Amino acid sequence: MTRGEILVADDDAAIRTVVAQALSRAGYEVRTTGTAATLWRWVQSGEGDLVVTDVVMPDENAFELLPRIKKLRPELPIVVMSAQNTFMTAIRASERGAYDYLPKPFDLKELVGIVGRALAEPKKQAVGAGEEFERMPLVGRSPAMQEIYRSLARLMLTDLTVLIHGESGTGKELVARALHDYGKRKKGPFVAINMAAIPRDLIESELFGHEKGAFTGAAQRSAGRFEQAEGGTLFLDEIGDMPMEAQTRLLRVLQQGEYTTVGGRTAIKTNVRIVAATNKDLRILIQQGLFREDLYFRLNVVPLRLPPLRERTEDIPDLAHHFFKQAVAEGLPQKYIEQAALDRMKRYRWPGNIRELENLIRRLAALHPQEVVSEALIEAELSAEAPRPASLLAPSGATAGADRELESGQTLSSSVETHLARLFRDCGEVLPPPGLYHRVLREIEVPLISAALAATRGNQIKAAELLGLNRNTLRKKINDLDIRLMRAPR
Ligand SMILES: Nc1ncnc2c1ncn2[C@@H]1O[C@H](COP(=O)(O)OP(=O)(O)OP(=O)(O)O)[C@@H](O)[C@H]1O
Repeated sequence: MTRGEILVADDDAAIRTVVAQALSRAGYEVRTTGTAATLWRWVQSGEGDLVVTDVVMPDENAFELLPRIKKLRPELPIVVMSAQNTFMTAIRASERGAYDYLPKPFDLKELVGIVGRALAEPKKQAVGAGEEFERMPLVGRSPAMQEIYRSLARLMLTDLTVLIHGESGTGKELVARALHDYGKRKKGPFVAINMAAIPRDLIESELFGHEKGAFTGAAQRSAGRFEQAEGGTLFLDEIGDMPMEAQTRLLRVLQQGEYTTVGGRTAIKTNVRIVAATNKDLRILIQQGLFREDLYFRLNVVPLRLPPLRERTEDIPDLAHHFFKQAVAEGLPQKYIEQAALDRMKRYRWPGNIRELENLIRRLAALHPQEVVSEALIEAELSAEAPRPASLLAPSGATAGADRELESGQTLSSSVETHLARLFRDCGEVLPPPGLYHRVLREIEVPLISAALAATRGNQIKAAELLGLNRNTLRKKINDLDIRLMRAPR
């Protein structure tokens, strides 16, 4: 007796053959076709217990067919295979009701495993077809990213708590947003809070809100992030920096689904999906007594690890093109990049991950006059990256020498001078694009303000004092320059 009938559709005869062989060997009866029309005819006549289909077929795209199949036979599991290994393929497959999605090339054992699981599972209700998406929030087709996309696609229709782990700049917040924007809470709010950017004694009131008079300075009742995120998603960034008392309160919310405001007595019911992120190993913090183990288990329902960019250098060309396109959309000149330049980028370590790559591309788009980005230019940019002026972040004594030399042996102004001299030299006869003054100032303001915020653990009052700026001016600059609030180096 066979274990079930599998309908296989792929316009590539070689793939049909290997898939059919693997499934027959596993005890299934298999029918194969190279067209969507035949597959549809079989489905209509009630044949098959499961479908394995390619996306692009000569007569129709399987994504067009999937909703029809799901409508007619909602219980029929469909496994989608595709060579277009992007985030949107995984998401679209999931949205169109696919049981699973397999990026090509795949391991036949994995396919057989998925087919076995799908047929063994109790039949589920079909998911309605969603609308088309043009935006591509996550870029990269490396195997590591495809694994992420598959996990995300499976998570979209759930409300599970997710804990994202990854180095700074690997895209943790972007993934949290994608989970929200494409998930079932997309109509609700997405609220993010960074534990490292808020003074520790204010975290509880920021999260849960406070009543009038709850503490000195609490002149009004104030809503917390839980209240703001009601019906949506709350993204808890840098969760490892959450103080113990706030952890206890958060644990209670996760256990009981309700919380009280600071100074309040009435329990408030909450309906919020939690996505948390960390760049630290929470298990080490647990050993050090800095993180509650019970909270860790509540948060770590679904762990997602975002690999650092140096582990997926094959994504660099896609990412670079994406950021160049973004720069054009923001009104900066169009650039092209040489293959050798991309190869050089693949050999760099990218300690700041995708954020560092994004900043480099922006800098190239904004400051460099040549249309084509050469290997030499990337070499110069990346070797300039290496001796980071870390002394800017150090306590004042370390930089208070007579000429305040930076680690690289250059003063700040001489390094700006060198940079500008190179810029004008590179331009040759032509002048750089207009607006140079503001672009250069921005290049300096962003790291300056970020360093001040990092050094003061995100305390804007202290950072403003350190910089000698008015608090409101600092706040406005943080907004205008789109500065990320980040953690201080310890
Ligand atoms: N896969 C990706 N495709 C396109 N852009 C990306 C991708 N991953 C990250 N980015 C971009 O890189 C930048 C950094 O991403 P993000 O802020 O999500 O990182 P993070 O891990 O949350 O960083 P941190 O830990 O420092 O808060 C953002 O501008 C984001 O849009």
